[in-house]
Order: sequence, then C-alpha cells, then structure tokens
Amino acid sequence: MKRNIENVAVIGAGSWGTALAMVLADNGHHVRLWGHKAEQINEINDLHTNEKYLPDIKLPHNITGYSSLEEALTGIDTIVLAIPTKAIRDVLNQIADLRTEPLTIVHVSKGIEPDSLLRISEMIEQEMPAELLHSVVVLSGPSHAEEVSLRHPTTVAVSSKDMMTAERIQDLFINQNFRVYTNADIVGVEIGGALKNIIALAAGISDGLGYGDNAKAALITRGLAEISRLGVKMGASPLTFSGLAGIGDLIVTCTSVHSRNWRAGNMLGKGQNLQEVLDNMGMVVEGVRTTKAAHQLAEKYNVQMPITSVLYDVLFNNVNAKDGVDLLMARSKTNEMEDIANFFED
Ligand SMILES: NC(=O)C1=CN([C@@H]2O[C@H](COP(=O)(O)OP(=O)(O)OC[C@H]3O[C@@H](n4cnc5c(N)ncnc54)[C@H](OP(=O)(O)O)[C@@H]3O)[C@@H](O)[C@H]2O)C=CC1
Ligand SMILES: O=C(CO)COP(=O)(O)O
Repeated sequence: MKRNIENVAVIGAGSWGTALAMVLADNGHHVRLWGHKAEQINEINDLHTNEKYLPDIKLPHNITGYSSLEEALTGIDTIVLAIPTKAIRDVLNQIADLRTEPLTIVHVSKGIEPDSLLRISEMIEQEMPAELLHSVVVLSGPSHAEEVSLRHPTTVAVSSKDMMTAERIQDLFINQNFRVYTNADIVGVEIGGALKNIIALAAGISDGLGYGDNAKAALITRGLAEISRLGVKMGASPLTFSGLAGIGDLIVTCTSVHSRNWRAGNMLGKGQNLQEVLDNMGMVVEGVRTTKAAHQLAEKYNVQMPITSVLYDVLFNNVNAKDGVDLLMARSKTNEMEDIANFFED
C-alpha cells in the first residue's frame, strides 16, 4: 500500500502512546512523542527506550521525543491523544492555548468522566474551541501496548462523526501487524472501550478470590449484557458490542496479565486495599473512576447494572469482595434474554 507520509504528534509518552508511536513510525511517518517529564524524553532521544512503560523495547529512530508541547505541535495537523481520562481537560487546555490552526484529534483513552458523564470525544468538543477542531476520532479495541510494541497481530476500530477522517486515520495506522477497521458508531466504540475496564476489575477480583473459569465466563457474558444495555440507552448500536470495541476488548482485558485493570482487581481480591493497589501500579487504572461514572449513568438512564453496582460498593463503600460475589449470585431469578427484548422495546 502506498502511503502519504505525515508528521504526527503523539501526546502522552506512557505505554499506549509509545506503542502507537511505534506503529506510526513503522509506517514511515515522522513521529513526535510528547511527554511532560524531560528525563523520560531524554531517554527516548538518547537511548531509544522507554523503560518504565515498555521495558526491553527498542524504539524506531523516526520517533523523536519532545518535552515542549509547543514544539511538538508546531506544523502538525493530527495528534494522537494518549493520556489518562483524568488528565485530558488539563492537557487540552494547554493545547488550545498554543494553537491557531484546526487539529484532528485521535483519542485512544478508555474512560468516562464522573459527574459530567461525558464520553471523551464529548470532553474534547467541550474543551477545544470549534475553530481549532477539525475532527475527533476514537481508536479502540483489544490492544495491549506490550503486545503491540512486540508487533504481535492486533486489531482495532476507529470511529468518528466524520467518517472521511476516520478512514484517513485508518490508513495512517494500518499495517501488517496492526489491522484497523472503521465503525460509524462512535457512542458504542467509546462506551465499549470504557466500560470493559469495570468488568476487568471484577474479573481480576474473581481470580484473586480463587474462583475459576466459570465465574470469569459469567462476568464477561453478563458484563457484556449490562454494558450493551446502558450503551443502547445512550444511543449506541447493539451490534458494536459484538465487535472489537465490545466483546473483543472485554475478552482481552478480563483474561490478560497485561491488563492493569485485571491486575488491580486481582490484588483487591487477594485482600489489598484500593489505595495500596493504585499506588503500586504506577500506571493508570481507568476502571476505578469509570465505575463511579457508570454507576451514575445507570441511575441517570434507569438501567440495571448489577456487576457495576456491586463493584462500586466494593471500591467505595468498603463492601468485602467475597460478599460482593455472594450478592450477585443471590439476586432474584430472571430470564437471561430479557435484556434483548428491552433493546427492541424502546
Ligand atoms: N496500555 C494499554 O495497553 C492501553 C491503554 N489504553 C488507554 O490509553 C490511555 C493512556 O493509558 P496508558 O498509556 O496505558 O497509561 P500509562 O499510565 O501507561 O501512561 C500515562 C501517560 O500519561 C502521562 N500523564 C498523566 N497525567 C498527565 C498530565 N496531566 N499531563 C501530561 N501527561 C500526563 C503519564 O505521565 P507520567 O509518566 O508522568 O505519569 C504517562 O506518560 C488510558 O485511557 C488507557 O485506558 C488504551 C488501549 C491500550
Ligand atoms: O485497553 C486495554 C487493552 O485493550 C488495556 O487495558 P488496561 O488499561 O486494563 O491495561
């Protein structure tokens, strides 16, 4: 495939920003990788490594590290925003102050903001003045940075209200190891990516408690049911949840030792407390804040989300993890497929 070679800035030099910078660099693009810690950027430029986030990985030489956001953005019209949901408003404010020309923002974060209950593309539209925003694209799917950086086969979906730009972003990233699909359902792609982290925390807890594969399969299946139930109420297509940003990402996050959400849940299940777990992780565990947001969304849309609700109590109301599982198992009996009937009722 013949490509247009572009200058692209990746904003956020953590695990995912660095792995995606590698995909873009493999495709021949000129990649600027911005991070807010000068020492880490020196390591990227001098040693071509990012040991804290991707140990033992050599970065291609067409990735250049930047610690000045202004320099990273000069002459750039496409950025990949790869930072935790919590930091997005702050970083977008800095970007908006530095820009005079419109940007296409490809966001790759998997969260929902508590209280505002906004998806990330909505936060971007709120923070960036309209004249500085060309388009917002989301890239999501089953894709652990650790495996992408080893160039193992990976598939993701891109979505946007502007599908012409989504197709341009598909071309920017796609290669032999990294297959990119388009999906026009931006609500479903963002909701699937964010809410799977809640179920991965729960799956980690279940494993930490010593429960087996039956329990995990139940969490994945019933987790998908409650994600879809909420997503459809928010305007998503039910089909998206059977795709890469739905069941695909749910499987990888609930079953992989790479997942920070699964690992955090696992430590909780083994008896550590939440603060201890988050302090030890050293990387973002998006599912914790997203559990708060999903709990609020379930109330707002009047949707039953039993796993989310029990996890919320385990994380924030001192409910013991084992008691939480007992609560889920003791719920009143119901018909497995009643959810599907509800999709088509409204
Ligand atoms: N890791 C993965 O496999 C995947 C992650 N994602 C999503 O991508 C997003 C980013 O995750 P990931 O890269 O893994 O997270 P990491 O914790 O690995 O890295 C986060 C990066 O963001 C930086 N950062 C945090 N706060 C700020 C701030 N206020 N200003 C500037 N930089 C900041 C961190 O800097 P510092 O080093 O100083 O902490 C770090 O470089 C998350 O939403 C995650 O769900 C999506 C798909 C795959
Ligand atoms: O989203 C991911 C894989 O698709 C990464 O999940 P974690 O944030 O749990 O590591």
